[in-house]
Amino acid sequence: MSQESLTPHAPARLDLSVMTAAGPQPAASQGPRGSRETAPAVRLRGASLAFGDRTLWSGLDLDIQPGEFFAVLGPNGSGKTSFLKALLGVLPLSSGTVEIAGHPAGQRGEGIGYIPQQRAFAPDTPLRARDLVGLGIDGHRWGFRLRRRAVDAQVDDLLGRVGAREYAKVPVGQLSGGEQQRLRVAQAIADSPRVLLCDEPLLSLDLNHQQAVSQLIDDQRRANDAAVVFVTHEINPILDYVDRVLYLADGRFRIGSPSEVMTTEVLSALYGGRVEVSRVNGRIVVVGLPDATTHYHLPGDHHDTEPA
Ligand SMILES: Nc1ncnc2c1ncn2[C@@H]1O[C@H](COP(=O)(O)OP(=O)(O)OP(=O)(O)O)[C@@H](O)[C@H]1O
Repeated sequence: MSQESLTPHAPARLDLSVMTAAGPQPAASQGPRGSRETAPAVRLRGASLAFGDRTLWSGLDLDIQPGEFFAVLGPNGSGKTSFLKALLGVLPLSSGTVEIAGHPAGQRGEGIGYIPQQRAFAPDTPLRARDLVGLGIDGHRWGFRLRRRAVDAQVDDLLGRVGAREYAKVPVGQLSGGEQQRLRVAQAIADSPRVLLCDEPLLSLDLNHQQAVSQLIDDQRRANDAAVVFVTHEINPILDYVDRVLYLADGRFRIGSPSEVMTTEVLSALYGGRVEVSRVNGRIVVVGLPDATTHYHLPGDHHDTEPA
């Protein structure tokens, strides 16, 4: 990857010449994780998204391959959720095209799993935890469940995988934010999707469950050669899994591996100010981000921009 491809362009424009079409391929016929060359799970061409005179991104050419773990990072309001909504086809692009799971976005939902950004269920929501997960298996079908036992067994398995068995029969509105979030993950992976879109799936989770859920999503990726598009403020919990990062900030973006994008030079250029990036015990520490952006602290660190 040339340095030039990571050099900032103003605004929202990146020379993707070394990244377009197939992303960073280890071999001509192989995907990022060694999968056979197939149609990309996600394909954007000349994609732009703007609200009024505010452009979130433009000139985005990107292929995400089956089996790739693709993280979307950036400060509040940079357009991460809007990126996922464009992939889902619920937000029309301002220009360009987007395909997902082999079809224009919004045309077919099959093969796509989605973990929406967390919003609490109303306390009186008439669904138990296991009902919610069951909807991920056969929620698109009407009428009686023909394979009731098989579905029940699958629900039990999914609940176990996200550590939610003990509250299987509790109404979802009575569960904590983190407990609800684990159910959303179970629901999204129930149908073994080809593309898994995750909007901040680790929010509200404690460290143990952050690790468990990240691992679960990665297992899903490996088992089905699924592409994962993972929106997050915090890359460290998923650093071991991530192949590439799309970093959005202030109408600009960069795409590359974490070691290419998460650098002092690239983030300083994206934010238009000095941002320090370092690695400490295998974690990426970013210091000096502008307001409204996640701050990463080390014990005894006083270099951030917040008032003491
Ligand atoms: N339908 C819409 N109409 C107008 N503006 C919108 C619309 N949807 C999103 N925006 C604006 O686009 C910007 C990006 O929003 P988005 O939710 O994608 O950001 P985000 O990066 O996911 O933020 P956060 O980290 O806070 O969740 C915000 O300023 C938001 O107000």
